[in-house]
Amino acid sequence: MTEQKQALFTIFGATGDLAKRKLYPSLFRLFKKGELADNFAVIGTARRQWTDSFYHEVVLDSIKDLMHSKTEAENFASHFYYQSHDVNDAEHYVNLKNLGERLKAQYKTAGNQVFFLAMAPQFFGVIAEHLKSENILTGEGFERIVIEKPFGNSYATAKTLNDSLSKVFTEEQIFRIDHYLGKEMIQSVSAVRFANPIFESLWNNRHIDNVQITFAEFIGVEERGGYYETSGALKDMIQNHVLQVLSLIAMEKPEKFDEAHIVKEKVKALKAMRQYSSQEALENFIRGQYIAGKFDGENYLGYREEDSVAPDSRTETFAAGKFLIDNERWAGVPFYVRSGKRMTEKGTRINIVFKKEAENLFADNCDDQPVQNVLTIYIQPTEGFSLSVNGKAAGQGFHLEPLRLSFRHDSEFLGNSPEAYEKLFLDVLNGDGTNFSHWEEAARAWELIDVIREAWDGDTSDMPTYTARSMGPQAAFDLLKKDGNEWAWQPDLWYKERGYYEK
Ligand SMILES: NC(=O)C1=CN([C@@H]2O[C@H](COP(=O)(O)OP(=O)(O)OC[C@H]3O[C@@H](n4cnc5c(N)ncnc54)[C@H](OP(=O)(O)O)[C@@H]3O)[C@@H](O)[C@H]2O)C=CC1
Ligand SMILES: O=C1O[C@H](COP(=O)(O)O)[C@@H](O)[C@H](O)[C@H]1O
Repeated sequence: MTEQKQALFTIFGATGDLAKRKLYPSLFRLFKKGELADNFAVIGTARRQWTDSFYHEVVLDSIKDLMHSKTEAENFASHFYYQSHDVNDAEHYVNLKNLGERLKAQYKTAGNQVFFLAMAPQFFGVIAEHLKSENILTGEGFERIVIEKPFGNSYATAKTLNDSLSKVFTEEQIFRIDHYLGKEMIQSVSAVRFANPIFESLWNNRHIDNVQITFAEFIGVEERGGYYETSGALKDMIQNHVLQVLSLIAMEKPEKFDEAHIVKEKVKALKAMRQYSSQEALENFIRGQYIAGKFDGENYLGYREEDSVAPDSRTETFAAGKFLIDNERWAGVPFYVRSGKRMTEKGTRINIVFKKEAENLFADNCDDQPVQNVLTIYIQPTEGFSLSVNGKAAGQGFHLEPLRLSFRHDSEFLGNSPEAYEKLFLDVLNGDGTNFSHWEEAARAWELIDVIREAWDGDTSDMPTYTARSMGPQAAFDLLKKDGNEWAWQPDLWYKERGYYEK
């Protein structure tokens, strides 16, 4: 039987997009599973003047697509309380404390508190300080703070932010969300690596030729032009999600499969990554910006035509590059990464490309070249693995045929699989920080990214472009070509052959 959790949640930014789209539905999923039942309450806070009953309507609306009975949903929403105020105002915290004390007693939350900061990072410091100075932190039960990305926008700003949080919370109390770490298949990477001796024994530079990590998005910048203009693909995706995934692939086997040991190995892998000079950064990283395009009868705007985007913007909507890891396991193996908006289709996947057999035993029997073995881990939209291998084509004679051993989770499983934020919320309640970003990881990631950003900022040459719904600028293909490699996943070719770009 599920043991229900006891906690008072305080959500700062309760009227915002993240709270409505992710936080309330995730809490509801935990409620439906009995992880949350009688002993939890939620205080939502922001400046807007909302009443409790209006707040309940907002919460109910946010969970309307999840199957539930009206009574169950109303019961859930009845645990929510709204407190209007500005987080810069000290009086705010007096009201929060009073409401919190009442709810802790009413819902028997054992003094446990979770603070979720669904607000812009400039508010994190002021909120943390006041939680302490106004004695909202009492030390009665566990007290944890959950924060969203972006965690700074450079090493220096991230450090300032971390210093302000660390004055109040210990590293164990800080949960920095990287929602990709909550995804089913990212958590599966370690299972594939360490539960399968056939892969574990090959997981090194003697057998692996190169690693490719693709985070492709079909959507454009949507309504987030304002934010994206200050970020770009490098900071929005590579600094956090992509480097997190890379460190999971590259880390040594942890002594134990727990937070402390896993984080230690991830940090070691990140620290072994080559720190580029400015010149090396320009040679190994490329960027691009999407321009208008037509695909399957639909016209797409270029990035510079999107809302809240400057008409002469130099923000990259695509970034690709090659990382190198200077350790025994990975010396000489390029880790190619790419991420962008308005690419051909949505697809997050990891391709582990194995080395070619030095000699082709079948050269005298047929002209067919064996394909390189590629292990693909599909993160989304489908979830699963495949391994490309060579077999003999059935029939007379001897011909090699590329085959694919493939596993995908079925749709029923996917429908029931916990959404990333739900998993992460449960981890917070269990005090398990394995699937969160730790300061040392974030700090090292910024060191690696800052040099690329600065090199790009100093480069005034024309911004490379790519057509909306393509796989990025030509430079992204040239990057691999100069090493004699190519991207294992090129969905644009499939669409091109079928005339989608002409329609
Ligand atoms: N939305 C998403 O999918 C994602 C968001 N994030 C991050 O999460 C954070 C929140 O994002 P999002 O929800 O989209 O942002 P929104 O702009 O939608 O929400 C911001 C919230 O902050 C509140 N707020 C702003 N100023 C104050 C203030 N002085 N005092 C009290 N409340 C204030 C706003 O409410 P009010 O105006 O009523 O005060 C609102 O509830 C950001 O850091 C974002 O980068 C990260 C990943 C994904
Ligand atoms: O963090 C972010 O991630 C989303 C993509 O997340 P996904 O789970 O939908 O793949 C991205 O659109 C956004 O720009 C970025 O901030």
